Amino acid sequence: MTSAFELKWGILGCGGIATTFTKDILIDTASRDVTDVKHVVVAAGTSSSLDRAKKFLTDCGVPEGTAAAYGSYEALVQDPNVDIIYVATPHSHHFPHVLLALNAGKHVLCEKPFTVNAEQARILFDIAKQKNLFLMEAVWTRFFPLSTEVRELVASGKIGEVKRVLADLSFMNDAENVFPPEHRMVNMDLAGGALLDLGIYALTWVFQILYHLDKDAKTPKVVGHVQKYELTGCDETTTVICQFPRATGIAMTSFRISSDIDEKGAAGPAMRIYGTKGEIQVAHPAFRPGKYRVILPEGAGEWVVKEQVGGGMYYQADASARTIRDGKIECETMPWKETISVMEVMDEMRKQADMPYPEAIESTKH
Ligand SMILES: NC(=O)C1=CN([C@@H]2O[C@H](COP(=O)(O)OP(=O)(O)OC[C@H]3O[C@@H](n4cnc5c(N)ncnc54)[C@H](OP(=O)(O)O)[C@@H]3O)[C@@H](O)[C@H]2O)C=CC1
Ligand SMILES: O=C1OC[C@@H](O)[C@H](O)[C@H]1O
Repeated sequence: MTSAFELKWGILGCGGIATTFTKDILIDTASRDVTDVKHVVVAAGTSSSLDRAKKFLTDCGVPEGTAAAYGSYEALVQDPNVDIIYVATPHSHHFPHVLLALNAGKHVLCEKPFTVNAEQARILFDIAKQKNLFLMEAVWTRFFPLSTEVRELVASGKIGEVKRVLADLSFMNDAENVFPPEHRMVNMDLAGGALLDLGIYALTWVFQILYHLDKDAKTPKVVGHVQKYELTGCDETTTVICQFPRATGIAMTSFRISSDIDEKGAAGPAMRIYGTKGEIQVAHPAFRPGKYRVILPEGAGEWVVKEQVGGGMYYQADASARTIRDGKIECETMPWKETISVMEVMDEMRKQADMPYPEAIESTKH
């Protein structure tokens, strides 16, 4: 038996999602029947203090003495032991932080949304190409076995030709349902707003069906509506209609209402994929899909429930490892042109809503 390919991770930014991701990739791969790749966390870096990086490693359960802690991102990316950097800073900082890692010769997995705008994304992919380094947006949703199964079902023609995809991620993840102006969810200096933070998952469902499965797909025309958050001027409730040549994608998002307010599914499915012969429904939440069902004229199938150990952020890490192991720099589940296309849709929606971010974070200077 050949041994598993080992990928050595450096974590850039020790905040909320970095903790979830790091704990997830430390889960034994055997628990998900994976034997060809494995993950080791060898370093973490923070912009705040060395102690924070040390505490982060301990809190995540990284075995003592197996990982280096750094008090700056610059020092982290220079660690020769690191193969790949996971960028987990606010959206506003993805562009400079991915650049920093690529320029240090590291592969990169960067949190969603990949950048603030499409032009920044194009620049980063060009640099990754020049340097022959792996680069991917961490849209973890696409890598769940459920997403793969739904894409395969659609591709098999089970529900006929898809004419419409309706997807909603509305999610009130603040206890008071009102974010203070400095919170990254609403702070324009950190590229806040529902569209970039949550709407990207509704767009992921639209795109993984209407764009990913169509080899000739191009960025759709866009119309939509944005309601703004009084305190900061970011978007709080947004609907984007993507006009593909033969189908319509409707992506909805909000941080003031919920797709599933009782969290028990009383509201019905959050994603509906409408085909000429049937429909596939997927339950909330869009980012971590747990169950789906197929409805045909003869009746509705049972809900197919997919559970996983931990949060499921490791599926994208496994895909990153396999891509790098195979000597490739672009993962076919999340191709570069698709990340750029989603960014173009969000750029267009923000343009129509007159919602630019500050010049400093829209900047493409590098
Ligand atoms: N895939 C998913 O399910 C999720 C993805 N995300 C994405 O991850 C990214 C980070 O989100 P999240 O972890 O919730 O954010 P947090 O605020 O919890 O953490 C962000 C970290 O980034 C670092 N940082 C660097 N510069 C700044 C700055 N100017 N302001 C604030 N923090 C800064 C800090 O780490 P340090 O002090 O160590 O340098 C901070 O802890 C976002 O892009 C978000 O979209 C978020 C949640 C879920
Ligand atoms: O990516 C995300 O998914 C879960 C949400 O709670 C979070 O705000 C968002 O960044």
